[in-house]
Amino acid sequence: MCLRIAITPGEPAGIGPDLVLKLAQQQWPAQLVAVVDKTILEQRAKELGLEVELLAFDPEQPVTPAAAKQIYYLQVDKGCDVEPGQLDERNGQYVLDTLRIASEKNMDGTFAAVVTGPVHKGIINRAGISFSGHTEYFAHQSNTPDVVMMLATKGLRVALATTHIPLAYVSKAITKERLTKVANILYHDLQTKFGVAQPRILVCGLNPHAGEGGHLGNEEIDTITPVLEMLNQEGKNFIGPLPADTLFQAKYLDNADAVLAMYHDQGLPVLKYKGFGNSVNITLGLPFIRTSVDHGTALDLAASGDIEVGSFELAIHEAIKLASKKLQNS
Ligand SMILES: NC(=O)C1=CN([C@@H]2O[C@H](COP(=O)(O)OP(=O)(O)OC[C@H]3O[C@@H](n4cnc5c(N)ncnc54)[C@H](O)[C@@H]3O)[C@@H](O)[C@H]2O)C=CC1
Ligand SMILES: NCC(=O)COP(=O)(O)O
Repeated sequence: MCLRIAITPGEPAGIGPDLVLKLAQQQWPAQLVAVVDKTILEQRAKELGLEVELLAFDPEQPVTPAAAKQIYYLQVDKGCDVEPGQLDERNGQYVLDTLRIASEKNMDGTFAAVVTGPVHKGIINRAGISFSGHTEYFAHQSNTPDVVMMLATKGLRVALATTHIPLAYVSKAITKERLTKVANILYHDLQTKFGVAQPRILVCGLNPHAGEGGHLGNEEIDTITPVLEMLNQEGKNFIGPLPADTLFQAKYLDNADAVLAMYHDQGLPVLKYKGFGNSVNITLGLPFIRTSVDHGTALDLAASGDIEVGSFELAIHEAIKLASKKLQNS
């Protein structure tokens, strides 16, 4: 069965439109529908010298993949004209509109998944809209209080206990309740979405050397260890808290299904060093499937033609895989 998948190109001044146009050069085993202002794709195609036919999406028509050099689009009107590489806050609301429509149409069953291109969090905030990332936005839109950001590359999955918050708030955000919820979502989704029967999860400490027995911080003793003990009493397999500076080595990772890091820049630099451009970002715990690229808006490369499409390709393949599995299990 052919699946219908929404694609949001993200920030129009970045490389999102380029990614969509480059990927439309090939045929996909799913119906990809870009949720976008058509004129943005037309303009960027001209700038890149790419030939692409844009097909108006009609939900009443059968779900069939577009041919190579074609892509379906669902029209969302932009706020203003786009100059590649130049952020404009008048398009902040437009970017959010594409995300809102994509999530609504995932929740009503029009789409089987959404694959997101990179957004610029700063410009959306400058447009007067509080926004910290897709992960939090889709959680809010779908009334799902607890979701988990996980990035995966060949040989490594890294999930985060906290996402886009200032470092100064991290310690307070890691409560027993939050950590238990994140750990359970990760454990459950590794089993159900990724087919890992008995997940083995390495958990980072928060402080240097996992707190050095309380001499370098107490979060490991007061919060992380009790949560892991409680989860393991339920028959799960969480190992830690381990010092984050030494756990990322083959000796530990070879026998692990995922690493749970306490904050964004504890886990993601390692993942991206291993697989930048070949990783995918997956939001766990949402009522719909959402995957994304591992990189940002790369404003410096918009309309240059000189971009890597590997992560976007991977994000689409992963969305198709996850959506097919969900369909089989339903
Ligand atoms: N999924 C998303 O929506 C994400 C959004 N961002 C946002 O992107 C913006 C810019 O973030 P930065 O930290 O500068 O990261 P960035 O990924 O945009 O750029 C970092 C470096 O990698 C290069 N690069 C990125 N993607 C590339 C590609 N596909 N091909 C070739 N080179 C590529 C850029 O040219 C730049 O030199 C920020 O506002 C950030 O919040 C960042 C990560 C993910
Ligand atoms: N580093 C990952 C990132 O910033 C993407 O976050 P999100 O927009 O997927 O929530």
